[in-house]
Amino acid sequence: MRWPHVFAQDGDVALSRGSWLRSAAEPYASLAEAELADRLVSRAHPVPSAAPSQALPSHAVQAGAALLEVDQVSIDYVTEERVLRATHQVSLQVHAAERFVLLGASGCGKSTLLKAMAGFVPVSEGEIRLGGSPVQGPGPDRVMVFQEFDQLPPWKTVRENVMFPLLASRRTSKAEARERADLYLDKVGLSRFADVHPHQLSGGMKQRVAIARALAMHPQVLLMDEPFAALDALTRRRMQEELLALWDELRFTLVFVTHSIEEALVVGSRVAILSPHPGRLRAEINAHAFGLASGGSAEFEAAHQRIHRLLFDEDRAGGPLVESTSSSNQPPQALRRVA
Ligand SMILES: Nc1ncnc2c1ncn2[C@@H]1O[C@H](COP(=O)(O)OP(=O)(O)OP(=O)(O)O)[C@@H](O)[C@H]1O
Repeated sequence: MRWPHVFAQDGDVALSRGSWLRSAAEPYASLAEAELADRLVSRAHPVPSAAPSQALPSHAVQAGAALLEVDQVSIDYVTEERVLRATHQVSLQVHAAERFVLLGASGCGKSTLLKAMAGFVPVSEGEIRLGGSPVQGPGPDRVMVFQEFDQLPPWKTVRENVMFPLLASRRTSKAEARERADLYLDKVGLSRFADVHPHQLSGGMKQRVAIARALAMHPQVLLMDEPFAALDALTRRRMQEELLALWDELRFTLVFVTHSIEEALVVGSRVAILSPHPGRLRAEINAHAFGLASGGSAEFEAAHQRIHRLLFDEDRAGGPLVESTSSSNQPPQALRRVA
């Protein structure tokens, strides 16, 4: 999806505004800074103050219950000419501290579903619930990282970018926001760049800032929309490594969109496979057994081929194929069809 392109409303940090505009390759809509804040974080909701691992809502989610539930969700885009169904009756359950991947071909509705989880897009039928409560709009409990490098307001320094949604939500003091910004910039290896502006960073560094900004919010769910797709292969690989290392340390709940089978198997602990447009749940498989070192192994190749068949084979009779959600360290084996 496109991140809304934004300009400062006032003289705030007009620094790179003009040069950024001149270098822009396409027309940009103007969004006030307050509106940008609303995109990043709804100010109506409190921000949890614990670290992400501690912030997992053990009080809100009963043992064994899913943290995020997508229940028979269809999403339509209504234009003057037609109604376009992006996803059709998708049901998913994401548990706390899972690395859940949405995998599917271009146009199958992955981003749309993620945006609906974030509360940016309304569902046409069904319901999305977080901790048992219906998702009715954006909130700081769900923070998104986008693919585009221009998701960072260019007139803010790196540190200011990380602090921004914390301050906009008015739930932390400036001192605490700064403390958190410095902590998470350190976790993504960017402490030395806290005072520079985004245009001075590489694409991978900008994505690290976006990840630091998201984690600093201590969200219940981190939503990532093909965050590494625009990076070169080596940087993408390094970013996958860094994301997994961060997850090892913080155990946040991740929903990650990709159209790369390899990336899905490496990043995900569970992978939901969506059929081509309109996206229906085709299958769910466990990917606990795979990691960064798995590429090239016979098991990895077999899983890759099996997912490829599930993505593109025409046999779509009956309901989706689902593996047990156990965290057993086994490669995907038996799939059962659910209604
Ligand atoms: N704002 C919109 N208005 C109308 N149609 C839209 C809108 N956004 C997406 N669509 C359509 O909805 C369908 C699903 O789009 P979506 O971006 O969710 O797919 P995707 O699987 O994320 O694709 P990609 O991997 O290429 O990003 C596509 O047919 C797309 O053209």
